Amino acid sequence: MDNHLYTVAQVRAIEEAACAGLPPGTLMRRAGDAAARFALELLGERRDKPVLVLAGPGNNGGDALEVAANLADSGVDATVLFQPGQREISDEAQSAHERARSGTVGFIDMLPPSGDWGLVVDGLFGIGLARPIEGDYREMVEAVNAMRCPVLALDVPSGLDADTGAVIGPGGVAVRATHTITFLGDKSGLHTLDGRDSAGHVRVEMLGVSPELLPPPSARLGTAELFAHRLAARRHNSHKGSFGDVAVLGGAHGMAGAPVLAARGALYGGAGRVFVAMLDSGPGYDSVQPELMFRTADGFDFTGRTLVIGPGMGDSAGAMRLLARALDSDSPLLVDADAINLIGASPDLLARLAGRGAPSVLTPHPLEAARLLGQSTGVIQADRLAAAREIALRTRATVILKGSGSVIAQPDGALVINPTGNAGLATAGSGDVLAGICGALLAQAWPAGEAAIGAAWIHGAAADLLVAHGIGPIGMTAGELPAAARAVLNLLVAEVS
Ligand SMILES: NC(=O)C1=CN([C@@H]2O[C@H](COP(=O)(O)OP(=O)(O)OC[C@H]3O[C@@H](n4cnc5c(N)ncnc54)[C@H](O)[C@@H]3O)[C@@H](O)[C@H]2O)[C@@H](O)CC1
Ligand SMILES: Nc1ncnc2c1ncn2[C@@H]1O[C@H](COP(=O)(O)OP(=O)(O)O)[C@@H](O)[C@H]1O
Ligand SMILES: [K+]
Repeated sequence: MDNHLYTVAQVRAIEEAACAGLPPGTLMRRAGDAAARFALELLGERRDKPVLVLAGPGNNGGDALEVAANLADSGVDATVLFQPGQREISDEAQSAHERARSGTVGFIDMLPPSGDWGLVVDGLFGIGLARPIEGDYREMVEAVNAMRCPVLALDVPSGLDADTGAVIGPGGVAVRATHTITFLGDKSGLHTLDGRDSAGHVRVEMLGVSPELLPPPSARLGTAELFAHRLAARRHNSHKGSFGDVAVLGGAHGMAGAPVLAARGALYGGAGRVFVAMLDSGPGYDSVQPELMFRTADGFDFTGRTLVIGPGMGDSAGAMRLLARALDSDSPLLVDADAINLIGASPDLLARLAGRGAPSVLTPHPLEAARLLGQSTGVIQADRLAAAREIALRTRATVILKGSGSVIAQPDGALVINPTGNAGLATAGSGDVLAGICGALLAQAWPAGEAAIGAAWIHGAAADLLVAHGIGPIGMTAGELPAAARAVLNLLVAEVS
């Protein structure tokens, strides 16, 4: 499957199993062939430009030497900067080295102060990087990151942890590639935290390994196929009651904006009717979106309604009471923002959440996740997949751990990384819109797991659509997301209808 993600340990096992049936060096040669083809594609019309190939001390460097030899065979001016390490190089890397030396590849032992490269190939370190990049290697990475040409990383951008997407530190540095060709299976770290900035566009190359040798994936990359079966064209004979009610619960004094944004997300996400139940008296109606119905939270009837609780809710006693009532209800429930913080501070509320029978989705950003787990944000971000899974296990809820490459974890431990979205979403209120969209999908009877995967995908795709129209990433506003999400949703439905 092309959306499967594997851990480094799994990739090592795949490599071992694959090597068993093959002559030595086969996989490295195949990696070098595939990467050289990709490099030629990236060069396109600029094949007359020189290519710089950085080759490190391990087998990632061996791959790089194969690429250089192949490029030279294709008539490209390939220059290798080979930086050996303390250890002896492997037999495969030694053969790659001899092959490159015997052809027309040029070798240099330091980076020229300037160079008009058509492409840089990063083969310094792959999945074997064991500590932060320092010294000469660090200087090379920094020099590459200052260049303006395309950069093709082999397997993993050097310096990045392929499991977590964190730059290996402390004080480490990682290559920022425009493209990555990754071998023997896609890796989670290329798609979350710093992964997207470091890896650029990712191409997976399985090196001819038989699918039978592949273990079950440790995670999946989110795709529309994961929720496509929930998308259905609307019947003519339908009415507003056919698509569910969403009630957004929140809006303490002076914080009416957040629940209103969530409510707009729910309305454009297709909910039949959307209420805003405010803790404070709040506005009587939304002049931009008069379809929204405003109520006071006190005494608001939850029956038959999907609840989105937390946006702008604050931490008053009234907020806690409202949350306890929502957790005890049998309504589908999305818990966001202040409601997450209240649960993080109260074992009683946590127990109520974990004991729920109805579908529950939690949408923490990293700080909210840290409060839930009693950790620092640094600990959460150091391993976002593990953190999301732990929260899902403790709360028995579906979790969307937000941020670049949001991680969706199910109570049974299944993980999905959302690949859509961009930095335009790093703006106040975009999380409220996500909560509303997810609430709308829950209200339309999507199970929690698919609603979370679908909402994260649609929300990110909405931001991508806005960028494609020049609306962002700089200056994108949360209020622009609901209509874009509606366009994405209708396109998806049209595709499956
Ligand atoms: N063995 C094989 O058959 C295959 C290997 N492949 C490639 O091999 C890579 C893994 O190779 P390796 O296990 O040799 O690992 P790497 O090439 O990623 O790096 C390991 C080397 O770097 C050194 N090292 C680690 N951290 C360092 C640091 N911070 N500073 C300086 N030196 C450091 C280690 O001592 C070792 O010499 C994959 O990422 C992939 O690119 C692919 O060609 C697929 C097939
Ligand atoms: N750099 C980014 N790339 C992709 N998505 C992002 C990025 N930054 C934020 N997001 C997304 O934007 C939303 C922000 O939510 P949140 O942090 O709760 O903000 P707010 O509370 O202001 O609404 C989340 O869906 C998150 O995943
Ligand atoms: K690399």
